[in-house]
Amino acid sequence: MIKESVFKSFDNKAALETQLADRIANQLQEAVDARGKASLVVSGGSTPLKLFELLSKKAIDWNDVYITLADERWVDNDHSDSNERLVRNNLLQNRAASAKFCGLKNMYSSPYEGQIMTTEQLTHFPKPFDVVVLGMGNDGHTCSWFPCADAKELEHALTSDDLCVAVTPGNAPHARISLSKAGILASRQIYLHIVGEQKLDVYRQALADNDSSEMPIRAVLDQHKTPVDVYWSA
Ligand SMILES: O=C(O)[C@H](O)[C@@H](O)[C@H](O)[C@H](O)COP(=O)(O)O
Repeated sequence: MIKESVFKSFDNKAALETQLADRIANQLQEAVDARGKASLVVSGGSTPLKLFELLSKKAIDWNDVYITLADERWVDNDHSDSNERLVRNNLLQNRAASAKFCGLKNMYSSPYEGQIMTTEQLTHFPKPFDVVVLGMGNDGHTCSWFPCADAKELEHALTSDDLCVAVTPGNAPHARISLSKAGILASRQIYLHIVGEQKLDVYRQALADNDSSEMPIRAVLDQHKTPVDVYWSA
């Protein structure tokens, strides 16, 4: 059994989103005040959409905030499955429109060919990342670390020192590029944002499980390098 992360439960999604948006905004502003700039890594999916909207309206120095993705489907940025498109439409709006966004997709035909360029594009990013927001699938994946992906690719994502890795999920569309475990843990604060009873069960299984290949979220939970706060609501 691993040391449980900080777990905060909320009566409803709105209460969670309000508090998490406030906390992230404060941490980003503190980073700008202390170091002149801040970095934020966000995930795709449906869970963070309202959080992104609330964040986008926060009165912080967004022009000093650098934003990138935890992972990206290797599709054009106008594709409906693009995480960059989702972030541009939901987070890079309102006051946050002035943030400096760097996506993970480039002109190479696959993430396997494009990952070096992606890594180079993130070289100038403020590191360690100040805030990382992760989601989780019902299969225990996070980022694009899928339990059903090729075992070698998943192991590489969880053991490589590279910032980015290319992954072909077993049962999710599109080849993807993802930050590696090393990349995600090179941060000051990780939030795991999950909603619903099923994901609560998955989270609890991950705490009890002893194999990250079965529950990749465990790679984030079973470590003591970077603080992980889990925000959950029904
Ligand atoms: O590219 C992605 O899809 C995300 O990075 C992925 O890791 C997401 O966070 C989970 O799949 C949860 O997605 P939901 O919030 O839609 O459940």
